[in-house]
Amino acid sequence: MSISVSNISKSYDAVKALQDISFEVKSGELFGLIGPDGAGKTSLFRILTTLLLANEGTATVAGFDVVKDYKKIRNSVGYMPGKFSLYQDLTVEENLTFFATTFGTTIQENYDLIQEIYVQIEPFKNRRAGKLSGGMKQKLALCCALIHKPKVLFLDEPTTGVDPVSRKEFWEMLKRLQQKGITILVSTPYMDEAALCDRIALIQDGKILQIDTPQAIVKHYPKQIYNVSATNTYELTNALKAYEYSHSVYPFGEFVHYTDQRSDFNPTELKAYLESKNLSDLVIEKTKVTIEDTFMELAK
Ligand SMILES: Nc1ncnc2c1ncn2[C@@H]1O[C@H](COP(=O)(O)OP(=O)(O)OP(=O)(O)O)[C@@H](O)[C@H]1O
Repeated sequence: MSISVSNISKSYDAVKALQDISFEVKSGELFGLIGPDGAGKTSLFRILTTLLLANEGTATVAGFDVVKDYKKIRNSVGYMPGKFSLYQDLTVEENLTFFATTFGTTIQENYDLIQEIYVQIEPFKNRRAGKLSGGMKQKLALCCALIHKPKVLFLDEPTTGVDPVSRKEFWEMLKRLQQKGITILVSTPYMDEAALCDRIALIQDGKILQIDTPQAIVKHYPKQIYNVSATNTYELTNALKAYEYSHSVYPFGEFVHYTDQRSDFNPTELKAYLESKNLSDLVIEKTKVTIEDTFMELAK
């Protein structure tokens, strides 16, 4: 096991940031922590990278205990914090050299691991980190987290605030790092990124709602979901919520996602009800379950 978390809890005064969290990440796995802001992801990352002490529970990373063996963990893991972690006044090259020196290595020694990412920012190697674009900063931060060849890589919301093209590129890079044998724990609030992980833990209010492969999580969703639309989405949502058989109603892109309490649900009946509420241009059609739907159901 590369990461093992047993019954970890963490509170900040009255705020219970993590409540009895347990899970394991296998060696070489790409594991995602999926949850909204404030779910407790950063607290968990800080505990696993030995920067924060838990109130209860134990955890090991790369076989080392996060409390007793904290120095060994610091040498064996790479951590890319959510907030920009680089020295804004140092150049790209100076930042990377700084991180390499801190770990007693050089850029040359481990260049093979970062090469693919570094070549993209090398043309700007003399630019100060504070003057880089969001995507460039993210690539530099990843290089800095990798420069000492970590066994386990912790990435806290690496794609937050990054454009969709750069996000896609970033996930492709992660897949290639995984192929080099690095275990990766990554957090994201973007549900579409969950599908790119081997396994995910859905987390909310400091609690794990479910852990499984993205495919299994979607497969076990208990209901048929319908895309519903009408001219007036606000009134449509209110009408659906007021419908006596509604199980769940929430906005989903251009549609409202609807599930019914009954197993013998008939969309024609719902259409008649919505028409009686003066809603027009109605569309009611079956749709596929996504991770976000599962999250909404579990978080209900
Ligand atoms: N130092 C702190 N003092 C008090 N409360 C804190 C502290 N750090 C985090 N919290 C609270 O603990 C909860 C979990 O925060 P945490 O940062 O771990 O979650 P997160 O999922 O990473 O969210 P975000 O993306 O917003 O950072 C939140 O309610 C947060 O306000």
